[in-house]
Amino acid sequence: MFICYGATGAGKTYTMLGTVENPGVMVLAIEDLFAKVRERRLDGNHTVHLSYLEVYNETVRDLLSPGRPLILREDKQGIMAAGLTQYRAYSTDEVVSRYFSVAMSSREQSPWKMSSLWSSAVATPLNHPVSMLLLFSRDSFWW
Ligand SMILES: Nc1ncnc2c1ncn2[C@@H]1O[C@H](COP(=O)(O)OP(=O)(O)OP(=O)(O)O)[C@@H](O)[C@H]1O
Repeated sequence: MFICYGATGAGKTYTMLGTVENPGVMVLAIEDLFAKVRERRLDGNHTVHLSYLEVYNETVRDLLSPGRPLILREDKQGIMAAGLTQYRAYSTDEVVSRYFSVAMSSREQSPWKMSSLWSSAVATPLNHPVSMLLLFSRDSFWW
Protein backbone atom coordinates (compact mmCIF):
# COMPACT_ATOMS: atom_id res chain seq x y z
CA MET A 1 0.00 0.00 0.00
CA PHE A 2 1.22 3.52 -0.87
CA ILE A 3 0.03 6.62 0.95
CA CYS A 4 1.15 9.87 -0.65
CA TYR A 5 0.86 12.88 1.65
CA GLY A 6 2.25 16.40 1.42
CA ALA A 7 1.61 20.09 0.80
CA THR A 8 0.59 21.41 -2.61
CA GLY A 9 3.60 21.35 -4.91
CA ALA A 10 5.57 18.99 -2.66
CA GLY A 11 5.87 16.43 -5.47
CA LYS A 12 3.14 13.83 -4.75
CA THR A 13 2.02 13.56 -8.37
CA TYR A 14 5.59 13.53 -9.62
CA THR A 15 6.58 10.80 -7.15
CA MET A 16 3.60 8.57 -7.90
CA LEU A 17 3.22 9.06 -11.67
CA GLY A 18 6.45 10.68 -12.85
CA THR A 19 6.94 11.35 -16.54
CA VAL A 20 7.16 9.21 -19.65
CA GLU A 21 10.98 9.35 -19.48
CA ASN A 22 11.11 8.92 -15.71
CA PRO A 23 8.11 6.87 -14.51
CA GLY A 24 6.94 7.21 -10.91
CA VAL A 25 6.48 4.67 -8.13
CA MET A 26 2.92 3.72 -9.11
CA VAL A 27 3.76 3.12 -12.78
CA LEU A 28 6.86 1.07 -11.87
CA ALA A 29 4.85 -1.01 -9.39
CA ILE A 30 2.16 -1.73 -12.01
CA GLU A 31 4.83 -2.71 -14.56
CA ASP A 32 6.37 -5.03 -12.00
CA LEU A 33 3.00 -6.61 -11.23
CA PHE A 34 2.31 -7.37 -14.91
CA ALA A 35 5.84 -8.71 -15.34
CA LYS A 36 5.19 -11.16 -12.48
CA VAL A 37 1.85 -12.19 -14.02
CA ARG A 38 3.55 -12.75 -17.41
CA GLU A 39 6.17 -14.97 -15.72
CA ARG A 40 3.34 -17.13 -14.38
CA ARG A 41 1.03 -16.95 -17.39
CA LEU A 42 1.48 -20.62 -18.23
CA ASP A 43 -0.49 -21.70 -15.18
CA GLY A 44 -3.42 -19.54 -16.37
CA ASN A 45 -4.46 -18.83 -12.80
CA HIS A 46 -3.54 -15.18 -12.36
CA THR A 47 -5.58 -12.19 -13.43
CA VAL A 48 -5.34 -8.49 -12.55
CA HIS A 49 -8.40 -6.36 -11.80
CA LEU A 50 -8.50 -2.60 -11.32
CA SER A 51 -10.85 -0.70 -9.00
CA TYR A 52 -10.75 3.04 -8.48
CA LEU A 53 -12.85 4.90 -5.91
CA GLU A 54 -12.90 8.30 -4.31
CA VAL A 55 -13.84 9.32 -0.78
CA TYR A 56 -15.24 12.82 -1.00
CA ASN A 57 -17.25 14.63 1.69
CA GLU A 58 -17.72 11.28 3.46
CA THR A 59 -19.29 9.62 0.43
CA VAL A 60 -17.66 6.90 -1.62
CA ARG A 61 -17.88 7.11 -5.44
CA ASP A 62 -16.88 4.55 -8.06
CA LEU A 63 -14.58 6.46 -10.43
CA LEU A 64 -14.66 3.74 -13.11
CA SER A 65 -18.46 3.74 -13.19
CA PRO A 66 -19.78 7.03 -11.85
CA GLY A 67 -23.28 6.96 -10.42
CA ARG A 68 -24.85 6.83 -7.01
CA PRO A 69 -22.57 6.73 -3.96
CA LEU A 70 -21.44 3.26 -2.94
CA ILE A 71 -22.58 1.66 0.32
CA LEU A 72 -19.89 0.37 2.67
CA ARG A 73 -20.48 -3.14 4.04
CA GLU A 74 -18.53 -5.36 6.36
CA ASP A 75 -17.98 -9.03 5.59
CA LYS A 76 -15.51 -11.74 6.62
CA GLN A 77 -12.69 -10.11 4.61
CA GLY A 78 -13.28 -6.68 6.13
CA ILE A 79 -14.96 -3.48 4.96
CA MET A 80 -15.86 -3.37 1.27
CA ALA A 81 -17.69 -0.98 -1.07
CA ALA A 82 -20.69 -2.89 -2.39
CA GLY A 83 -20.93 -2.95 -6.19
CA LEU A 84 -17.49 -1.42 -6.81
CA THR A 85 -16.38 -2.00 -10.42
CA GLN A 86 -13.58 -4.51 -10.89
CA TYR A 87 -12.21 -3.96 -14.37
CA ARG A 88 -10.03 -6.74 -15.80
CA ALA A 89 -6.73 -5.21 -16.91
CA TYR A 90 -4.12 -6.69 -19.24
CA SER A 91 -1.26 -4.17 -19.38
CA THR A 92 0.41 -1.22 -17.67
CA ASP A 93 -0.58 1.09 -20.54
CA GLU A 94 -4.21 0.09 -20.14
CA VAL A 95 -4.20 0.81 -16.38
CA VAL A 96 -2.43 4.14 -16.82
CA SER A 97 -4.83 5.19 -19.60
CA ARG A 98 -7.79 4.36 -17.31
CA TYR A 99 -6.33 6.70 -14.69
CA PHE A 100 -5.81 9.29 -17.42
CA SER A 101 -9.42 9.14 -18.61
CA VAL A 102 -10.71 9.38 -15.02
CA ALA A 103 -8.42 12.37 -14.46
CA MET A 104 -9.78 13.99 -17.66
CA SER A 105 -13.43 13.48 -16.70
CA SER A 106 -13.12 14.53 -13.05
CA ARG A 107 -10.91 17.55 -13.69
CA GLU A 108 -13.83 19.90 -14.32
CA GLN A 109 -15.74 18.70 -11.26
CA SER A 110 -12.87 19.17 -8.87
CA PRO A 111 -13.22 21.96 -6.32
CA TRP A 112 -9.45 22.51 -6.66
CA LYS A 113 -7.78 24.11 -9.63
CA MET A 114 -5.57 21.26 -10.73
CA SER A 115 -1.96 22.08 -11.40
CA SER A 116 -1.82 19.25 -13.90
CA LEU A 117 -4.13 16.72 -15.45
CA TRP A 118 -2.64 13.97 -13.36
CA SER A 119 -3.30 15.77 -10.10
CA SER A 120 -6.80 14.34 -9.86
CA ALA A 121 -5.25 10.86 -9.64
CA VAL A 122 -3.71 11.69 -6.26
CA ALA A 123 -5.16 13.10 -3.06
CA THR A 124 -5.98 16.74 -2.38
CA PRO A 125 -7.17 18.00 1.03
CA LEU A 126 -10.80 17.48 -0.08
CA ASN A 127 -10.84 14.35 -2.17
CA HIS A 128 -9.13 11.06 -1.45
CA PRO A 129 -8.81 8.82 -4.49
CA VAL A 130 -8.00 5.19 -3.76
CA SER A 131 -6.84 2.94 -6.56
CA MET A 132 -6.66 -0.80 -6.06
CA LEU A 133 -5.06 -3.42 -8.22
CA LEU A 134 -6.27 -6.86 -7.22
CA LEU A 135 -4.18 -9.84 -8.25
CA PHE A 136 -6.35 -12.95 -8.32
CA SER A 137 -5.06 -16.47 -8.29
CA ARG A 138 -7.25 -19.56 -8.38
CA ASP A 139 -7.44 -19.92 -4.60
CA SER A 140 -6.90 -16.43 -3.24
CA PHE A 141 -6.22 -12.80 -4.02
CA TRP A 142 -4.08 -10.05 -2.61
CA TRP A 143 -3.64 -6.33 -3.30
N1 LIG B 1 11.75 15.10 -7.77
C1 LIG B 1 11.37 16.00 -8.69
N2 LIG B 1 12.16 16.27 -9.74
C2 LIG B 1 11.79 17.17 -10.67
N3 LIG B 1 10.65 17.89 -10.63
C3 LIG B 1 9.84 17.67 -9.59
C4 LIG B 1 10.15 16.72 -8.55
N4 LIG B 1 9.15 16.70 -7.65
C5 LIG B 1 8.27 17.61 -8.08
N5 LIG B 1 8.69 18.20 -9.25
C6 LIG B 1 7.97 19.23 -10.00
O1 LIG B 1 7.41 20.13 -9.05
C7 LIG B 1 6.10 20.52 -9.46
C8 LIG B 1 5.06 20.17 -8.38
O2 LIG B 1 5.06 18.77 -8.21
P1 LIG B 1 3.69 17.94 -8.12
O3 LIG B 1 2.68 18.41 -9.13
O4 LIG B 1 4.08 16.51 -8.16
O5 LIG B 1 3.20 18.34 -6.66
P2 LIG B 1 1.91 17.82 -5.85
O6 LIG B 1 2.40 17.54 -4.46
O7 LIG B 1 1.25 16.70 -6.57
O8 LIG B 1 1.01 19.12 -5.87
P3 LIG B 1 -0.62 19.28 -5.75
O9 LIG B 1 -1.00 18.78 -4.36
O10 LIG B 1 -0.84 20.76 -5.90
O11 LIG B 1 -1.25 18.48 -6.86
C9 LIG B 1 5.81 19.81 -10.78
O12 LIG B 1 6.09 20.70 -11.84
C10 LIG B 1 6.79 18.65 -10.78
O13 LIG B 1 7.15 18.29 -12.11
